[in-house]
Amino acid sequence: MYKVLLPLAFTAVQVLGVGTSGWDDAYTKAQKALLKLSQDEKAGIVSGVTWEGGPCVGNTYAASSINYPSLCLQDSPLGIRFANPVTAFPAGINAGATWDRSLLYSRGAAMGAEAKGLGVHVQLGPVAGPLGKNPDGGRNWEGFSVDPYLSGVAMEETIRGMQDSGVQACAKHWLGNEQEVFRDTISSNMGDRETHELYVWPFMNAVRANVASVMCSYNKVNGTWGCESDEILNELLKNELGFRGYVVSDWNAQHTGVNSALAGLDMTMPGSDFNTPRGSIFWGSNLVEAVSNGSIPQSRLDDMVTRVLAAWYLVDQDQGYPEVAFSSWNGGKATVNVTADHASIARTVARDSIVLLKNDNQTLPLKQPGSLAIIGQDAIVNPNGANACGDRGCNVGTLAMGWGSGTAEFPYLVGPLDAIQKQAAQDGTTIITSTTDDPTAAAEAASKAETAIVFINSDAGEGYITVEGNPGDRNNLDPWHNGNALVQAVAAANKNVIVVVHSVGPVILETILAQPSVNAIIWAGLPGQESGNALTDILFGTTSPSAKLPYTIAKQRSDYGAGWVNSQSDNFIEGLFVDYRHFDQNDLTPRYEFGYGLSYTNFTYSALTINVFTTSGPTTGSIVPGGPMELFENVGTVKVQIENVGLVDGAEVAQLYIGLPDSAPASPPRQLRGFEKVNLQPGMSSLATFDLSRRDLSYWDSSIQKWVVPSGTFHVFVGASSRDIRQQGTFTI
Ligand SMILES: OC[C@H]1O[C@@H](O[C@H]2[C@H](O)[C@@H](O)[C@H](O[C@H]3[C@H](O)[C@@H](O)[C@H](O)O[C@@H]3CO)O[C@@H]2CO)[C@H](O)[C@@H](O)[C@@H]1O
Repeated sequence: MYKVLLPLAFTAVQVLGVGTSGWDDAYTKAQKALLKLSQDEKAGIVSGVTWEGGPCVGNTYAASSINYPSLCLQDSPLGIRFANPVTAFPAGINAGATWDRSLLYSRGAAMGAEAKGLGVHVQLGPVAGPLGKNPDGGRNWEGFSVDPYLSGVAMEETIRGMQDSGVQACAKHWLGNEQEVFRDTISSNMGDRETHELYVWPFMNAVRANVASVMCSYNKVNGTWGCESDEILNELLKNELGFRGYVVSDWNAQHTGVNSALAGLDMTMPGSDFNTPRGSIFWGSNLVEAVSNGSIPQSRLDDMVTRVLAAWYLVDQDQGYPEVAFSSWNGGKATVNVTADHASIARTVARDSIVLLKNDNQTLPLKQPGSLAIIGQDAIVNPNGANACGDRGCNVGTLAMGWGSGTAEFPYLVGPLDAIQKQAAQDGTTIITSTTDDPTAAAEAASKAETAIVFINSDAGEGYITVEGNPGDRNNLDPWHNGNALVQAVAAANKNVIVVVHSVGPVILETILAQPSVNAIIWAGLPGQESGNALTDILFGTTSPSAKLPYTIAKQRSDYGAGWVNSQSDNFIEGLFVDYRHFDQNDLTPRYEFGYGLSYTNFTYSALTINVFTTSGPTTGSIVPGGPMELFENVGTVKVQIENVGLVDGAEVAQLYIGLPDSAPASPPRQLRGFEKVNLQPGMSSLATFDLSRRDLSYWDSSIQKWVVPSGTFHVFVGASSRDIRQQGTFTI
């Protein structure tokens, strides 16, 4: 009945050509090409041709003297926007919930292959900003997790996958873009330590993975626009993190021509504003003028161009790259089909990102029930079509993607009801439906079935669209469309209720948990096109759930301690204490903690061993892509034995948390510093190994502007979640 994970089409391979030497070779080629370019061509390579001025959401000018094309920059972090057919993959938040390095790589590689096939040179993703400090932040779902370590690993694997397939990745949005309301004017006032330990951390992984480009964000950082901040572009990203690619502006996030160039911006997009007629062209011919009148040094323009060309050479786009095969502005019909067998990767990611939150009386998996009531509008595809609302800017039917530029067109969407009906036909199960959110109709349907499955959701997206009064950011963390009342009505009419939540992030579940008939709860996130198929894999037990929460679910909204502000500045007063760091620090009991997730089997942990060999003190070494070289050196390992002591196959995500010694400045009680997902058959065991880098044991010391390993006793916690600690130990440096 149960299967272990399927072998995947893409596996993590040693990155060829991309590395320090990859950049060196690419720079050599770029510097040679630079010599042949006219000044106009140089300005064209770093300037957009205006919004809707080419087939992609971003297009630069071609340079015929070096056979360089008009670069095509296209969203999104979950598939190719405005093109079809493409694969609509599960969102970043689902990919993060798998905690599966190889799946993250495969998803990235498949997306990259589709991008290349369509002639897209730069795919605008993945996302590590927002990180998600505000649980109601509108674009959190585009990224992987509120934890920087998990987000960092996911960034690294996704970028490697994308770039191994030949597309340039673009890590975004740099930096402090944590909310949608006022995103174009707000100042994110961030302390230096949390800037490094939380918000910069996943971008370090991105740079380490040789990401080709980084997108600067709309907001200000400490009072200066993100796209013209010398502090965060030149100093932090390029000098401190050793980033060798180029910085591209978010669309219309550039405010000045000269200052942005001097601060480190390397490419402007889309080259105009969104108005008709198009205005506000800061670069293009203005850039040539600014160089000729001495406002911008020639060396700065040459540096911009060299960075852009080097990124192009880095992923071999100079060698027979396909032509752009679609237009964003006429329905996106592609002249080639690039979807290959990527549906199976989309289904695997969707399935392995489903978090089983509650499962009393072994309600799940379902065992050929005689009858099932399927309830809620979220169980069916939008009757007007899965793509009925542009950029998915509505919440009708089952939720499988948030809204905004981080979307793609569904080639199809398998709704939960469709997939359950298929399974029911095989099992001889009678299906009774109520696919509105009307509680009376729901109760009637529920009363006629052995078991009822209720579907509820909560949506969010990008701030240029408001959906049902939510301005991108969510107004609250409750289920939409009176989901609580819907579940209450069903629970009053049926004694065995399963609740499925499709959501962009945490939803407060207290009302639902107060219903004694609710025996099981599943979080299915934003699963993409294979939604229903992935869900039935879990509901009917083809596969045991193996996902873990990439964020905390609180008992009430106020427990988080952070949220989007209705103001022109956010002072990030929560500091380092976001999500579980805040709950742990303040001794607050969450409903479901970060890292939590049930399985259909059980695992035991034993035989913890700790071997750490390093000295305390600050980093001293040279800078490599990602930061100081020694920060990434292996300084030890922690190992633990995991055994499947249940009756069915399953996968466990073993998690390593570290508590810094007392000599460090006030720090979160424990922070994720390793994880490993192990597949185990019943009775089998395996050693989970967590490699520790120097960064994993360090804090950022603002006074000396360095990462420092403190001296003293470190605490090691290994477990099944951030609170379900199964093995503990210490080591002293
Ligand atoms: O797509 C590239 C990056 O763009 C940013 O989002 C922009 C989005 O792509 C674009 O579609 C949208 O345009 C709307 C515009 O803002 C509005 O004024 C006009 O009325 O409607 C347009 C939609 O039809 O603008 C978005 C920016 O406001 C993303 O932040 C970034 O992540 C993308 O990669």
